[in-house]
Amino acid sequence: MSSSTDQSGLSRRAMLGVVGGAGVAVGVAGASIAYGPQGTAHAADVDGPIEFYGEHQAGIVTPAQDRLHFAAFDLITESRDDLVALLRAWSEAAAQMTAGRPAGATGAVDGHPAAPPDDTGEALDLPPGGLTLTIGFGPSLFVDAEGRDRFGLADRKPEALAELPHFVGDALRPEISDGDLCVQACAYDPQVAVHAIRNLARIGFGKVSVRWSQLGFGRTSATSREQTTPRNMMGFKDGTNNLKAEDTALLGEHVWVPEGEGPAWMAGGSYVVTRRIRMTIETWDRTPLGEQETIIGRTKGSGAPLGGVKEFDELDFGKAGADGTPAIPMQAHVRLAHHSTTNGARMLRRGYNFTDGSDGLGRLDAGLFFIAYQRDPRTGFVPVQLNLASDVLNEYIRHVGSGLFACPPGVKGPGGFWGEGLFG
Ligand SMILES: C=CC1=C(C)c2cc3[nH]c(cc4nc(cc5[nH]c(cc1n2)c(C)c5CCC(=O)O)C(CCC(=O)O)=C4C)c(C)c3C=C
Ligand SMILES: [Fe+2]
Repeated sequence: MSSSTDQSGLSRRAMLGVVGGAGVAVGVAGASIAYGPQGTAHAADVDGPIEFYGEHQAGIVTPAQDRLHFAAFDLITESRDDLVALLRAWSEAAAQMTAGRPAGATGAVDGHPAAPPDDTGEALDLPPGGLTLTIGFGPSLFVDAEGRDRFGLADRKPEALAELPHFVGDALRPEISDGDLCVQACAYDPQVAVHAIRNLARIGFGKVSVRWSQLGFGRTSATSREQTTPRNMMGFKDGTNNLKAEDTALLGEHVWVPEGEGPAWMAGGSYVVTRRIRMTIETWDRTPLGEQETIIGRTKGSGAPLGGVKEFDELDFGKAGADGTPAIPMQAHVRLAHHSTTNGARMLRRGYNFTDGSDGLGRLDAGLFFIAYQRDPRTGFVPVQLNLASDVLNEYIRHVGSGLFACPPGVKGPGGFWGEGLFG
């Protein structure tokens, strides 16, 4: 018997995985855990599984987990059959890993000793960890930089996947931007998230190569009212005024692609924009508290809007401060990002803090890996980012990486695969 199995022959991951059905309550290791179906308000247990199959992909409105490994891939094959085979194999492995089971039929330790294992093994003995895997298709999958239609998909490209415009202050690095495919892995245990991406990359050997990837160590948003609001690397609560899983009507209006809008294969899907935003943290750390608060437009302690008292108080843009000027300054971040100033644009933010060591000049390479899901980036991220051109926060941040991907609807059940409708 391998070290990962118990007396019954089931691994701990597999035992936790078999209880992954929607809405079940079970006792594991003495704890009572309520598993909600994806998209509901139930907070996931940090050990339990989140359902992979469903109308929408998990990892969008499911409660944001604490850890991220996001990877963008380029296809190194030009065969449509290879692409379909890859998406099938990835979907199968994703269903396994999100349920807490190893990838592949024989896993990490039960295969033939003369063959490389089906799973790399570093998640053996770990619970499912709330792992979600969410796939996206970049513009270059449909038409590449040379204008080639490598996979016969050009006529399936959604108009909403139009390249993002150049924004004021962009310092984008191509080697950490774009990609044919992306996979967002989120979990409560970083080893579970990294294991998932590593195994998808391993399964894709010869078909895809990793273009860039990003680790995130702390969520910077709440996506459910059951979650507390976390803090970003500037020390502010982030995600207070985010769209939340409970806002079903608003999610329908601003996050999910409805039937009849764009190509049929995207109905029930969403579009994700990612931005690696470097913070000039040392400069921020020398900025007085009061100035930090007027830059954001909220207090640092409670997260209350300036002029308000409690975190979830309404933003009152008409209210004057003691000196007669607006309590929330005209160029404060929350004013310029608010839907009342952006033609109604809204999105679901799901970003992560990152620190990737130092930059060789004695400064931390740290910031926000911004992730936002929306129904259409042309009416979501783009107008907000354009409005942020005069944001005073820009003095302290620089966008260095960017990605835009179409995330298809969820896989409905075993035998289905990510993006199936695209190939029908
Ligand atoms: C284009 C979209 C946005 C970018 C890029 C962005 C970067 C960014 N934001 C913070 C910190 C905070 N943002 C907050 C609110 C907020 N931000 C956006 C959009 C972008 N932010 C929106 C739509 C909102 C909500 C505005 C509203 O309706 O009130 C807040 C306040 C807390 C909250 O409501 O989430 C903070 C803090 C940083 C540090 C940053 C780049 C590094
Ligand atoms: Fe923001």
